[in-house]
Amino acid sequence: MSSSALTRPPNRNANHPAADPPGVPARRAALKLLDAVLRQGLPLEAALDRATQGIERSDDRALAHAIAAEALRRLPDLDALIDSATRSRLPDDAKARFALRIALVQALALGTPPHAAISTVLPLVDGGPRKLVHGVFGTLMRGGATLEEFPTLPEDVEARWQNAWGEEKVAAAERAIAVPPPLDLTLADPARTEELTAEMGGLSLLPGHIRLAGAHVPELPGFEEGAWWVQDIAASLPARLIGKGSGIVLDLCSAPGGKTMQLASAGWSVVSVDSSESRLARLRDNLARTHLAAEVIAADLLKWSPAEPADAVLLDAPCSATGIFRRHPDVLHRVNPRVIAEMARVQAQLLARAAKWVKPGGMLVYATCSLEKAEGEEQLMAFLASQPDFAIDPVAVAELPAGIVPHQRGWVRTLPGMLAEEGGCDGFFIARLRRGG
Ligand SMILES: C[S@@+](CC[C@H](N)C(=O)[O-])C[C@H]1O[C@@H](n2cnc3c(N)ncnc32)[C@H](O)[C@@H]1O
Repeated sequence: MSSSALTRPPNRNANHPAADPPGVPARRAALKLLDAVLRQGLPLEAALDRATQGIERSDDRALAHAIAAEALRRLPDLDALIDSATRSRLPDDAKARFALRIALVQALALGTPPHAAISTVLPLVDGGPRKLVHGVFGTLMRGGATLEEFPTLPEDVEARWQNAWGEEKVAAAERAIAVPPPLDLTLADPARTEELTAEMGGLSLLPGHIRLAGAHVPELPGFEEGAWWVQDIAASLPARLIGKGSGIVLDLCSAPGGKTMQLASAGWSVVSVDSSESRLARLRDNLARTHLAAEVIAADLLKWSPAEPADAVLLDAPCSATGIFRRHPDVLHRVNPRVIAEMARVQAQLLARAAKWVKPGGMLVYATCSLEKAEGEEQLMAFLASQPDFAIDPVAVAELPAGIVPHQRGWVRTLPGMLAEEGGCDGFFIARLRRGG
């Protein structure tokens, strides 16, 4: 079925297109979002503007996003329920399956009363499998259908992570997607940690870090004055491992700027390079809000070179982003071995270029928010094999929050299940390297 056939609104009369009843536009947008991720392979966030075009209320846009994100978190379980109630299996791309996923996730995970969940979804299948959708939904509701407390990962992801990290980490990942991740803040001035933690009623796992259960960001104390920015604790580790300094640091693949702000506030003269103009616009806004300075350069790092080598280089490379599956569940469905191999190929190119820009005796930090060894451990091994003048500068236990320990060879690998009692952390790989002097 074509993508437009799946998401097109009903048009009962060519001269008078049917208007959607209240509540339906948000569900139609949720359907478009699922279609964008599952059939077109787009990131959920990238599809949002287009899918919600014409929806004026921000609540409705947020609802569409919440429905789609929760459906992506729970897709294998929703599909298992649908399959249990249909005589012949609906194709993966059947409009009825998409509509049922949206109705069921609302009724079973988002607290929408079943009659509202189905009545706002049926118009999406007008002129199509309306009866089937109504029938399957009714059968499941009457049968007392429920979803597992912990969502099941898609089979291929489960197999890949089980192979890489073992069963326990797969179970931890499933527990991690069942609950909303906490909100982590990085402070511009770590000396204010105690004061701001107390004021916000949060928890601090490291100097300069505050964790909150969730909040409306612009209303938190210190937002207007730029005292902090949102950044998962694992994402804050690469720049923390560079530490304080007064020389030049190249922040490569820098936008929207979490690490640029950390490095600038740690005293470095930061040269911040990224190829995405739209992400750099956010980086500039972030610098303006936090009153921090950096030289910002829009360039493709596969072509650009600095005028001279730097004291430290941070490469936060583009990656599959499977480590941020809690916040971006679309990665569970979009990322496959081909995507991972392509990202690893680009990372190797970027890493080889970044290495040339490190002064003798200087530092290189390589990071990815991926749970794939090809983008982390294996990338590092290949780099070390081809760059004999670089060696791992081992990370010490004291540099990390309690609950995250460096690998015995000195790099950092954060995994599902770490900091679980405190609300978990994103999956990252970080290696700190030193160039021989
Ligand atoms: C993981 S994100 C960076 C996050 C950022 N370091 C932070 O802390 O806010 C990866 C970035 O790589 C950038 N990127 C991807 N390919 C690039 C290239 N060839 N040259 C420059 N930047 C690139 C993307 O635009 C994206 O902003």
